[in-house]
Amino acid sequence: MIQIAIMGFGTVGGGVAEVLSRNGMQIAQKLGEEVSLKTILVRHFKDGPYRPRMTDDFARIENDPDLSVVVETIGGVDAAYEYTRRALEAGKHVVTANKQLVAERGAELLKLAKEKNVNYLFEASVGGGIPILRPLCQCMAANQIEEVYGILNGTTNYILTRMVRTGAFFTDALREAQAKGYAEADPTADIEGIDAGRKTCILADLAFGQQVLPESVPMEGISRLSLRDVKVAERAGYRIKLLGRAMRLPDGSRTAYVAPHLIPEDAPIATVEDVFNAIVVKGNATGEVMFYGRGAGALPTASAVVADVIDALQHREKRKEIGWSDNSAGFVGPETLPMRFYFRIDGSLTDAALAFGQVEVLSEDGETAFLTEPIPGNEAANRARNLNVLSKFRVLDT
Ligand SMILES: NC(=O)C1=CN([C@@H]2O[C@H](COP(=O)(O)OP(=O)(O)OC[C@H]3O[C@@H](n4cnc5c(N)ncnc54)[C@H](OP(=O)(O)O)[C@@H]3O)[C@@H](O)[C@H]2O)C=CC1
Ligand SMILES: N[C@@H](CC=O)C(=O)O
Repeated sequence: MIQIAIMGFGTVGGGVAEVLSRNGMQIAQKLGEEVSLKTILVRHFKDGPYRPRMTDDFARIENDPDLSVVVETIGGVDAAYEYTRRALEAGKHVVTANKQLVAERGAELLKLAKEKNVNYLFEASVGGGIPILRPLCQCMAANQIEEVYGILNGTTNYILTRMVRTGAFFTDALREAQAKGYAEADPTADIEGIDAGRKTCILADLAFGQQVLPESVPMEGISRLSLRDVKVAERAGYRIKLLGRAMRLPDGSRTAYVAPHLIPEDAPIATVEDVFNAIVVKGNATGEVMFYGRGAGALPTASAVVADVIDALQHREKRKEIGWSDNSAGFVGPETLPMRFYFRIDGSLTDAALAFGQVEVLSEDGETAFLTEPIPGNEAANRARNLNVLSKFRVLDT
């Protein structure tokens, strides 16, 4: 019998317990041994069938030699970092869904895991239930990865879908996403693109082998997106989606950012709705590969967490080599990347043409909405400096 612990018993932690209980037989068959949930670390005790296993004392996990794997689903950095570090120090494998911790302290924790010859795995930290990190590191290992981009936040994709398709108000759609367990404890991280930014960093770390610091990645969310832009874009054959992107540039440097994009409606990723996420990986041998599935929610996320528990246990003797260098040199901002931009201005087509020359007009009714030719972001900002800009977004041309 293998004994494990869960730290943080909320949406994902509860889902992990449910998957372990529901699929216990299948998991035991894979491992040749049963997995038993022995201890649950909580901050506040809750009644129910798991009450006898709960403790609020981390030392009961740290000092228990019977516990071989610890699942961290607390979230944030403070307690989660402290407990993860101490669990690894104590020689326990740690599995997490915590993208903030992996994006900010992953290189350090992976180094510690290596020193202690244990696994630190985090498949659930990007794309919820979608298998993405393992395929990126293993199935695409023969490639040089050129770019990774995708819809990486279930809450904002859910909100956008509800607003556009059913006319729901932003606040109502957010409340629904929270009730379904999709949103972060502080949903600002979802709305302002920070959660997608952390996931973009993890994808870039693994794809390019070097640390991308979250504070160096420009992150813009959906709070400045108006339904007017969505309608103009749709009439012109585009959908607007929040994308995280990480790219290797021709000179070998790397860039990453998060921002809403206009996407041609015939691109597969444009059709991704509701809580679903999709991640496109471009390898120099495979070309584009797209991964699609539920990006948030208790059971899809728990599926990825429990798969990591199984993987950690299958690699008890020879740990999984996963990681990246903590050297963040060679990261540049995305301002010099040439791409088309969407502008909506309080002004005429003449104003637009004077600033940008050739443009593609999308709408002209008092305000003017148009697409530029491909130009670097810093040049777009410079040319627009005398315009009264109401909205500005990038266009995804792949
Ligand atoms: N929800 C989702 O769909 C997904 C979430 N994630 C990630 O998974 C992690 C957990 O998210 P989620 O389950 O949604 O969050 P929840 O807020 O639902 O659960 C977190 C739990 O941790 C508990 N907790 C907080 N601090 C401590 C502490 N010091 N000691 C013990 N327990 C503590 C909280 O207790 P209390 O109730 O007392 O606050 C809460 O029950 C986060 O990192 C999140 O980003 C990843 C993918 C998808
Ligand atoms: N809040 C996140 C949860 C999963 O990572 C999201 O909405 O995608």
